[in-house]
Amino acid sequence: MLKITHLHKKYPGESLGAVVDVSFEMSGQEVLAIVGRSGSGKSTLLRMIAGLAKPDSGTIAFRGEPLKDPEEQLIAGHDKIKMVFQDFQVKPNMTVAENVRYKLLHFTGQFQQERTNELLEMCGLVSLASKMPHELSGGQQQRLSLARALADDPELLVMDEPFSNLDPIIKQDLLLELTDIVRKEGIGLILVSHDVQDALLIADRIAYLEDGKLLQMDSPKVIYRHPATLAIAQFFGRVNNVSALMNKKNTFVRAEDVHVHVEGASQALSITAMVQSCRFLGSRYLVTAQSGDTNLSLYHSHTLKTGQKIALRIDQSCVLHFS
Ligand SMILES: Nc1ncnc2c1ncn2[C@@H]1O[C@H](COP(=O)(O)OP(=O)(O)OP(=O)(O)O)[C@@H](O)[C@H]1O
Repeated sequence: MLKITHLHKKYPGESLGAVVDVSFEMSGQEVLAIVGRSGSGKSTLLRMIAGLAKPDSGTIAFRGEPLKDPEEQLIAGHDKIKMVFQDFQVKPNMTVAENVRYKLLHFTGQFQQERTNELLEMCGLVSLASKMPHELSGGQQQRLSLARALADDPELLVMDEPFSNLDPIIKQDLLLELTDIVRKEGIGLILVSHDVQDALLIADRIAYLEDGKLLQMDSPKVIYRHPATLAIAQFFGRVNNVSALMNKKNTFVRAEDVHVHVEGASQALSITAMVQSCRFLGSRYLVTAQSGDTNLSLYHSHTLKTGQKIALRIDQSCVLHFS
């Protein structure tokens, strides 16, 4: 449904390019999370998909139709691709319900009423229908922005760091609600996120950008378990270099795949190490330990003492190799 081919974008004065030769395809009802470090080109790519920025070269087509040039058209992009703005582009003098209905004025009165009610219900806004936007919390305002975007009957929603100003748990709940809504509506969603947990939680596929290039695009499980590069592995969590311990060059393992030894574990590689530090993280402890010249990070359910000797097991199936 969305087809991006050899997309390039370079800002004036920039040497490398913000988006470099990005190509991918996306089906109609997919949730795609674009991730990458700060400055990797996520927002630039999203803005081009939303029709808000013009590529230097390459094409973006939706349902086989190329996007309209933002510099030549009054309404840029594609009328079925809708960006949900995080700065709440709502009408301040209208109630919540009026804000949604305002988007439906070209329909019959009955349809306006029915669709407004449906969208308020879907976005959890029924009890707030007669409130003014300034009376809403941040999360409620974001729900209103979403309801207004959905009123335009999009086939693809694009969002830049949605709900990023909210508390982590509220944000995750809203993201889950958002994916339920887009699935119910049968539409696609592309969102930019700098939070890997959010991306893993809701995305069907994750696209990892680095220096403007699309380095990997896979399901959460594949990108996490089989990252294409060490940088991608490190983006998703702490990674230990265990080349010396495993006697094999360029061998790495995630902190969560190093376990304090359990007797009888199969396929175990038992390593002795000394605890260097142990920090409380709430649900678990972050432990650093030294084994020979190798420093290891791992997580453990209980506190360990500095200087304590421990035996460690590394899941062989979780070992990562990069050339
Ligand atoms: N308007 C602009 N003018 C010049 N350079 C820009 C402009 N917008 C972005 N850039 C540059 O383009 C590159 C990509 O920026 P972009 O905002 O797309 O990255 P990002 O991955 O979304 O970053 P962040 O996670 O920090 O928001 C960066 O090097 C940035 O400095």
